[in-house]
Amino acid sequence: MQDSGEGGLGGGGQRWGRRFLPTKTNKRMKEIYWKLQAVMRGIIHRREEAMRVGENKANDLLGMLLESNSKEVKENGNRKEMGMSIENVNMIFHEVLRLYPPATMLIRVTHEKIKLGDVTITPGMEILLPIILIHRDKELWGDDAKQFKPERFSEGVAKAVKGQFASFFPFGMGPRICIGQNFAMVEAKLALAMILQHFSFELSSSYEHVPVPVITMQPKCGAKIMLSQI
Ligand code: HEM
Repeated sequence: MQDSGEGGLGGGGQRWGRRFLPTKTNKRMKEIYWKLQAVMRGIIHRREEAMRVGENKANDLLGMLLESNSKEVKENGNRKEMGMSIENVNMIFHEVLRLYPPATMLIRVTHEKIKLGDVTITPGMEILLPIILIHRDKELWGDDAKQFKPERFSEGVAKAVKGQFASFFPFGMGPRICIGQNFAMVEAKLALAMILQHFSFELSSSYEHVPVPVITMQPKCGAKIMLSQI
């Protein structure tokens, strides 16, 4: 098990550090952030302790993450950096949502005349927001824009988008932003944690990478993976 000092889900320093604190944060928000960190760390440390004495019940997301983390660390000669942190899982989902946003585009209709740079948009005009193209734009994301690199998000979304929040909006933006976004992220983490409890998996050799937008982004030939029970 990772100790409760620097590494792991409950670790201080690097993984829980200020790098996940949005850059433009006022004093009150910073206080809340650190208070929340302390509360969360406390919960995790108590669960780690319970796990150490064999009392942890892995019947919720935190229990599952702690257990799978502990297993991975043990299997890798107790190398603490091998464990997966909550942030690592965030990072991976963000990168998946960047390259394969389920909603590939949004449409907005203007109600008033608007001037955007040199372009004047008249009322009633439909404007298409091509999420997938913006998410893969080299000018915004760099030359490796099309590569799968979760580490882009290692210092949070704000750093990854270099403060230009309109570069990443898999859940939309503004007053009509997806109301299910937090639920969707927790659900995805839970599903992954449940799978990783019992299986390891790798891509099937018959997998073909053909993502197609059919209302939402979907793998045309399916997502064939080989599961092995652990
Ligand atoms: C990965 C999963 C999901 C993605 C990528 C996603 C994406 C989106 C996007 C792009 C919008 C349009 C936002 C806009 O127009 O600016 C939206 C709206 C919405 N989503 Fe999601 N969504 C997801 C999961 C969910 C879940 C799980 C729920 C419900 C439990 C949900 C409920 C809604 C609702 C009700 C709206 C309409 C909000 C409104 O128009 O006021 N979504 N979603």
